Amino acid sequence: MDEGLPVATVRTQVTVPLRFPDGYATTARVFSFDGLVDGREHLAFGLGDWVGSLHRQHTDGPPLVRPHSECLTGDVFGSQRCDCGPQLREGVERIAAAGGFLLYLRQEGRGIGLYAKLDAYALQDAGLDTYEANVALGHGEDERDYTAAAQMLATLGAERVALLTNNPDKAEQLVQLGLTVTECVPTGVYLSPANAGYLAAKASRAARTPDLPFVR
Ligand SMILES: Nc1nc2c(ncn2[C@@H]2O[C@H](COP(=O)(O)OP(=O)(O)OP(=O)(O)O)[C@@H](O)[C@H]2O)c(=O)[nH]1
Ligand SMILES: [Zn+2]
Repeated sequence: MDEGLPVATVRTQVTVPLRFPDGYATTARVFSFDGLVDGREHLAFGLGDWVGSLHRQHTDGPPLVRPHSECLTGDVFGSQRCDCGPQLREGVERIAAAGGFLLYLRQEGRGIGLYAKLDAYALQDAGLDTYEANVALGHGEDERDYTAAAQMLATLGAERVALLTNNPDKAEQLVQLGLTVTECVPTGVYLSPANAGYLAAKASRAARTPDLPFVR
């Protein structure tokens, strides 16, 4: 590991049965942490083979890991302005099948926060795209930092991972932080009338989301 990565420790781990509105159910081992660099209450959900124990020997390859950025509107309320809710649902099921961790990262609004995200939505309704709106508010296009995610994975003994994401920045930052990313496994693309502009803006940032070719 990167010698500069501050050590975090597991604070508590508990088993939580999960059931989604569509009936899909599984069990998660939920971890909280002490020592995360940004002091936020990030969670790791151990799923599938990884429910049982820390630092288990995983013989079937690296754990599948989704660093999922919090989106209250999409994850909880089913907002159609983005694709976060379906990605979260897909992530839990795929990780439960493969074995791994879903990191629920408290980086709402790509790191700018919930109120600022709503401000950005208002600007988008006035014609700006999702990135231009952030900049108009004085924010970066994407302010997310994955140091806490790297700390969590190191603490869980998952320093070699396959990432479930369409966002190469997540892999690049984690590699920079000392993790080994064996591959990036793309998530599905969830297109709706309300999120078409959002997905098109993401697709236009080819370096970020190269595999959204059919979104116009
Ligand atoms: N600032 C801002 N944040 C948004 C907007 N729409 C969604 N988000 C936030 O973006 C984050 C999700 O990022 P996405 O770009 O959809 O996906 P990603 O995490 O980069 O990549 P994937 O791993 O492929 O899902 C969540 O924190 C959402 O709250 C928006 O219009 N403006
Ligand atoms: Zn969202």
